[in-house]
Amino acid sequence: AVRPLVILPDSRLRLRSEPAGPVTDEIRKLAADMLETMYDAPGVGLAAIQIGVPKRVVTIDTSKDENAREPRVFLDPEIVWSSEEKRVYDEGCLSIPEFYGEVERPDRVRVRFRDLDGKEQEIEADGLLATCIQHEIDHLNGVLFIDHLSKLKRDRVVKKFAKAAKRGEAA
Ligand SMILES: O=C(O)C[C@@H](Cc1ccccc1)C(=O)SCC(=O)c1ccccc1
Ligand SMILES: [Zn+2]
Repeated sequence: AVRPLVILPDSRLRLRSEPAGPVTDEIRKLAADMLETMYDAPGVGLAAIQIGVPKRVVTIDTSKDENAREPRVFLDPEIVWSSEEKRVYDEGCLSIPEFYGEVERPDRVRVRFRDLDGKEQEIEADGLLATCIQHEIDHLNGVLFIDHLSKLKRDRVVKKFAKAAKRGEAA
């Protein structure tokens, strides 16, 4: 089912998510809800905490074509190598709607994770997939892309969302 998104300044976004643990029907249902919610947003990635579940589960689909979807599920993903070369990407976040900022991250990463069959995998990612997986693993550690921006920019967006939350209206 499409689940409601957790939006800044909700403090749950600052939690460190717990290990996903063994692949159970509950984890499979969580991954299915995350993919459905991600496609509905739309987004190219989602971390479980963004639908309020503090577990180290990430879904990503960087295929641009709705008819050729390539859903990926990562359980307990870890970056085991990052390139020296960096790349700047104008990032957004489904939990910080309508705010974008330039973030510099390693251009390529190698990621170890378990898939929904419980199998250990290791992939090397570049381009949008590399940027997205780093953005999602940040979410698992309570880090948001605005934390990589200047303090000035970060304070501005936190103030804006705190005010909107107080007025109880969308940002
Ligand atoms: O908040 C999230 O984790 C989702 C976020 C992940 C992300 C991907 C790439 C760069 C930065 C962050 C998003 O998916 S933002 C929406 C987005 O990037 C997008 C949406 C539709 C089509 C293409 C891109
Ligand atoms: Zn995000």
